[in-house]
Amino acid sequence: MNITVDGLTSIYHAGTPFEHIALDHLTTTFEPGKYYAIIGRTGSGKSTLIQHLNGLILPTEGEVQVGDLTLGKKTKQRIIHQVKKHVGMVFQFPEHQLFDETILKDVMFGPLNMGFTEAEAQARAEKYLSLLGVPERAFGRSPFDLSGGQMRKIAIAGILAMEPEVLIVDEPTAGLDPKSHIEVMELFKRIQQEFDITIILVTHDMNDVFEYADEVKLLAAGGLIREGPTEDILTDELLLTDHHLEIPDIVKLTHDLERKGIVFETVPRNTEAFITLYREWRDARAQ
Ligand SMILES: Nc1ncnc2c1ncn2[C@@H]1O[C@H](COP(=O)(O)OP(=O)(O)OP(=O)(O)O)[C@@H](O)[C@H]1O
Repeated sequence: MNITVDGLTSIYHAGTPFEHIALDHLTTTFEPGKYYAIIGRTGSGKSTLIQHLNGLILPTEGEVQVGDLTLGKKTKQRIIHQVKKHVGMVFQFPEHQLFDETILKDVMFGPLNMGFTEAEAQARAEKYLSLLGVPERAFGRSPFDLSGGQMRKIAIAGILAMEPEVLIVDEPTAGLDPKSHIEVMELFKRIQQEFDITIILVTHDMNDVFEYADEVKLLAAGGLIREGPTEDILTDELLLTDHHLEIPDIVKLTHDLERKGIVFETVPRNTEAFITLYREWRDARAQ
């Protein structure tokens, strides 16, 4: 499913003295099955943009096209409801939205809300909990007995059980320990590949962007500054510094080696040997 953002302007408190233009005539496209990262300094408009992609906020001007559904200034709830079925959103700290007395019931909530029967919702919940490695004997337990990382996984299972074609994740690793951080990031990559869905990640962690995203969109002051392959944008140290973003460790490392005379033609991010080495280094740091 394609998402096309066309001349999107988003103004908070329009027509009041507190009016603030958060997005200014932004145009871009998200293609099916790709892994995107939206980056930019604090206040650049990332959260506002993603909330437009599933109809949480409607445009002040312009449109967002989700498949054959159009979100505009006056779009009706019926259409927004349709969009939400296709575009799932994992908010920051999704575990705060857990509420049911058992893990299984919590994950069933989304599919039930979409109109599936109890049996269908249960089948979906079991499928995604198993996929996340939650043992069947734990399904009847309270989600509130779990650790923060595990609670987050249950909350993510609840979104996956709605089987969205596009999954938006907003700072999914905030507050997690290093081991859970890796587990959650690996999970999104796995589901993108296994179910061929689009992932749109908002994060300040440039190491994660470098490792997982295919494409990057860089925002500043409500506008799209650059978009393109991750290698092109995240190896541009000047650009990242200008936008108050970290330079990924692997880029720093590669550029340091280059300065010492060991030259790579490009950052060899896709070579198996390099990725294996990087992961060993990263996992050792997480212990
Ligand atoms: N509810 C709101 N009311 C008024 N202004 C808002 C509101 N939400 C966001 N803004 C403003 O809109 C601009 C864009 O905010 P947004 O949260 O989209 O940025 P962001 O890039 O996601 O920032 P962060 O990295 O801190 O999450 C900022 O200037 C912000 O202060």
